[in-house]
Amino acid sequence: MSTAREFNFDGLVGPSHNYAGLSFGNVASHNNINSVSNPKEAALQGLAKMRALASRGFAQALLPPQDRPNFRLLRSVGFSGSDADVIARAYKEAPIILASAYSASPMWTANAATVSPSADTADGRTHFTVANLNNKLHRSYEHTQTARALRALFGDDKHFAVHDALPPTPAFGDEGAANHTRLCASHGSPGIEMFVYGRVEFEPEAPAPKRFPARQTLEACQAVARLHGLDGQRAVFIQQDPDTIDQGVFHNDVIAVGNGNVLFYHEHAFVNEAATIATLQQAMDGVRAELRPVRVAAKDVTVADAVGSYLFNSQLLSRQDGKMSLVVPQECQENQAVARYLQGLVASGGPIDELISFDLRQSMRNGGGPACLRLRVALTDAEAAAMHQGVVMTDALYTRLVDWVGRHYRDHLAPSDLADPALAVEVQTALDELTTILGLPGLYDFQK
Ligand SMILES: N=C(N)NCCC[C@H](NC(=O)CCC(=O)O)C(=O)O
Repeated sequence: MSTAREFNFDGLVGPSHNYAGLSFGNVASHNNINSVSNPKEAALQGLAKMRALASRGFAQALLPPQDRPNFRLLRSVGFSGSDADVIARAYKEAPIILASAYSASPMWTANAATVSPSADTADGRTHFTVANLNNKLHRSYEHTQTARALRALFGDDKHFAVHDALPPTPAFGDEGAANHTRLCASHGSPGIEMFVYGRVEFEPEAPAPKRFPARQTLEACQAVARLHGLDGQRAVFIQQDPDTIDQGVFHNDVIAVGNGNVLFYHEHAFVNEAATIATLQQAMDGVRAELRPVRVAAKDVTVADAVGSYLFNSQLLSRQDGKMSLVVPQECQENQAVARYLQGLVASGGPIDELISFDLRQSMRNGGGPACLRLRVALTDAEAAAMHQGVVMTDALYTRLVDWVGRHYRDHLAPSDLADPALAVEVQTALDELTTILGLPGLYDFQK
């Protein structure tokens, strides 16, 4: 067994962060449709979280934003001419498609990929499968650039394997780490990997949501486990409760979070709670670890309160002293039932004894809490040394990025602002400079 640390790669919020109501089934996205966003504040809120966690000793890094608008998307559906022509025509004829091409959704890096650390894989490398996100137009175009960014960061194929996204078809709907949880005795020891799906493509009789889409299929989960070379005994496939999907739980990380041997979850998270916990415990026996379920009952916190506060979209982080901190959005303190529950939780003598709360309102209004904003990658010291170092959060990087945001980001973005061709130029200028700051030359197509 080797020692390893969990790095959290937060998505740096891009300069075109906006509210376009693009995610049917995501309550916050729907409720904030067409409201005015503040990309500058969004980026600074995300950076503040990264810096605060880094300064507490947690390993913290970032993934860069993607180029916007996505001209590849716009041109592929028939908008042609100069960049300005493309934007003008798209705004006039299909403003939703323009908003999709402008979405800053890659900030939610929990949806970038599924990651299996080297302790779990057959070839002893860290495996990434980029998520195809094919349930939503605006997200389905992320994977090409995500793969490119991950390969720029994890290019050393002695240690890392980055797999392209699964075939972009409903049978393989894949949303990445948002539906994947690793449970283990410690980050460096072999763990079990829990894949949570919403429906089964080839078994139409299996339970499925009726109102909102299930974005992840069992078939996609199995494909990722195969690509990563996971031991069959240690890959567990669990079905999410379709009724909770219909209440706005569009990813498992909106209703459960795990870390180490702790699974913090709502009683209505899974189709069959008792069988799920028993299956996980049995799999954990195989890695000689004991599961510590922390169950939240509906009588204490309803599914609606969980969705409204994003209680489970928290980061559960192991501290050096062996205890765990729960990183929650400030909405949890503002919801009476959730705040009361959390007070009891940290006082209970259980594994979670500290709360860290952040103002992430800009992201939250699009349905993205602390856990959506980060991709977890457990790395040994040798692996951590082999990855690109320019994205590791330090005080110096934080200071440079705050200055960069201050110079390039708008503090007001209304839906009609997407028609302004100057915005596209601003975004490219900002990202061009960012590649110098992060030491990632040529990261974007427009730099060719
Ligand atoms: N739970 C996790 N891991 N991620 C949250 C992703 C939020 C994202 N919202 C959006 O894409 C809204 C964009 C808009 O409406 O403008 C989504 O629904 O895919």
